Amino acid sequence: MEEFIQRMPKVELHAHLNGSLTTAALLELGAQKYGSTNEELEKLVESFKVMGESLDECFKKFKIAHDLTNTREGLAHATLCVIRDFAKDNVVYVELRTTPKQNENMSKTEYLECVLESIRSARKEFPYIIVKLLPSIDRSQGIDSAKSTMDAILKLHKKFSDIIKGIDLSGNPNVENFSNYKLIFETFRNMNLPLSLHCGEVENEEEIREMIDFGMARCGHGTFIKESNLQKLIEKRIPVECCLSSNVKCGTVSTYDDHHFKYFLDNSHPVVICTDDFGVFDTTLSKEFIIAQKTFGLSKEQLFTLSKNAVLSSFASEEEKQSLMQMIENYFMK
Ligand SMILES: CNc1ncnc2c1ncn2[C@@H]1O[C@H](COP(=O)(O)O)[C@@H](O)[C@H]1O
Ligand SMILES: [Zn+2]
Repeated sequence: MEEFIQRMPKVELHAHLNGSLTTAALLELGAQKYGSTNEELEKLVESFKVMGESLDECFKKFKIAHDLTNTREGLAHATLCVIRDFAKDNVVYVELRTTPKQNENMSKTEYLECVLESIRSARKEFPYIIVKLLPSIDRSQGIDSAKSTMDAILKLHKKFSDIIKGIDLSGNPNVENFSNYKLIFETFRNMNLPLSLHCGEVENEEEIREMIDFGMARCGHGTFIKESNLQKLIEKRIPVECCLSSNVKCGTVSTYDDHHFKYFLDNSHPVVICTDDFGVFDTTLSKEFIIAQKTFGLSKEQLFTLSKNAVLSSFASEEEKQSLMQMIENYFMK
């Protein structure tokens, strides 16, 4: 079964760029930035991995990656590393997410353009993986920062309409509130950009209600969605992106057995297996499928359903969806 999952053509819908850098990729970036790698950098990179820490602790770790991707060279190479690693894991379609960052080397628009150009140029080297981008609003950075992120997206979305396929709301869920960002997300929705919101990653009934009522094309995590909110989510058939290792390693779910993924699967609700940050959580999409398969005794038929869920919930074009579906059917039918 493990080999079957490894070879299976997979679709990834929830992956943060800077969280998807492996130790090897971070060391490559370090060598590029600081010359040959040194012990200090190696130690730092090792501490990037999260193991049984709180969500707040987890957010501090991203700084290590951010320091290595704060130049155009670093960012372009990081994008390539992430695409390469997904391709190596037989991922055939991925929606990456990243929050544009402004620093002494780049404006937010330049950051976004650099990632988009890198995705475009990676097509030559990795022709068997389709890569899209969902620019992210980081809720922890406040409304002014969200507005300037929106401006950067508005400048580029036409030129890169084949890659920018939606918008993500992410960042530390213990900071700020969704209601402050509603107007911004309304603007994106009016531009026909579908929304994937991190929703219910921590307990916050009121905010979860607000997000579900506002509407979203997909729900990230959905860990603490309960009672009437859960009812609404199910009625609206909003697909849930489940990131098993991420939740267990950050302690928002106590064990794999307790993961809410099972509830959605048992209730035939569209649920998708995703990695979130495969570098930080030391995983791959294959490993996540293997964990789910072992924990819940998934059959090949259920793996097939999960793969189809991912294609149908993706923000790909109809034509792309059809060809992905065909590829997956061929794999399961042979
Ligand atoms: C663990 N669960 C999570 N919940 C919420 N947001 C998360 C996250 N994991 C990652 N991010 C968001 O993604 C950023 C890193 O990638 P980029 O710098 O954007 O490429 C983090 O800084 C955070 O804003
Ligand atoms: Zn996430």
